[in-house]
Amino acid sequence: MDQLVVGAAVLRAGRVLAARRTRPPATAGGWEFPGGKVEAGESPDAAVVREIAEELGCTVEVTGWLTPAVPVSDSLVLRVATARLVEGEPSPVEHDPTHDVLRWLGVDELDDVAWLDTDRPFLPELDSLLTERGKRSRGIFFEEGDAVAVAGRLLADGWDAEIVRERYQGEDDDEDHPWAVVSDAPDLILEQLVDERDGWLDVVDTDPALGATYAPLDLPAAPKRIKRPPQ
Ligand SMILES: Nc1nc2c([nH]c(=O)n2[C@H]2C[C@H](O)[C@@H](COP(=O)(O)OP(=O)(O)OP(=O)(O)O)O2)c(=O)[nH]1
Repeated sequence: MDQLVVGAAVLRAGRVLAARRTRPPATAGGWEFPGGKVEAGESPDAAVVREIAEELGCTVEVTGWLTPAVPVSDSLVLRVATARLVEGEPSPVEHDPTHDVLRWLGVDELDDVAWLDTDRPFLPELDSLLTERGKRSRGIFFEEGDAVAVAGRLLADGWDAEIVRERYQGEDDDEDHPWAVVSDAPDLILEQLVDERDGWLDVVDTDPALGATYAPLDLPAAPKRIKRPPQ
């Protein structure tokens, strides 16, 4: 029966973690999703968490699985999970490391490393995931407490959320700037939270490789929802 090898596509801020193997000679120098073989009686999710802790010294949480199942030998099949970092910073462990270089690749950099052939089938799905996650919208609030509550709720549900202070276009005094929650959560979710707290939604498309840069925002009278064209 085939044994399962699991890899982790660790996602953070629109980038995915790739690792260069040091061994065995047949795969040394090739880039992969760090991971390893699932042990008897172990769940694939648990194997991902264990392998990443062993190899990279950090804790991840599995958030899903990519579709392909790729044979890597007569008896091994590779599946790749999406994951997010929950503790620590990945770095190859010092004794006998499986990897010597790590890179966080943005969606435009997915082709920049020499992936193992067995890992390439996962790239198209990752590409669309990263593109999707690169979309960040903003909920705008007048009260800091509302922004904090909404950001807390989004983070608890596994989304990114960051609070930034807004500035109105053309405004010269520093008082009463609204608060923005910048998040990768789908607009539907953000819109619901915004409605609950009397804020409004600003939809922005950004290039995840460049990071989010926002121009000052015109203060809307009505409607509450501003839709910006992609820049
Ligand atoms: N972890 C991982 N292995 C991959 C990927 N792509 C790929 O062809 N492989 C191959 C390389 C290895 O031959 C095999 C996994 O072996 P491994 O060395 O990572 O497994 P392991 O940590 O459990 O190590 P061990 O039992 O051999 O000590 O699958 C990938 O993306 N991640």
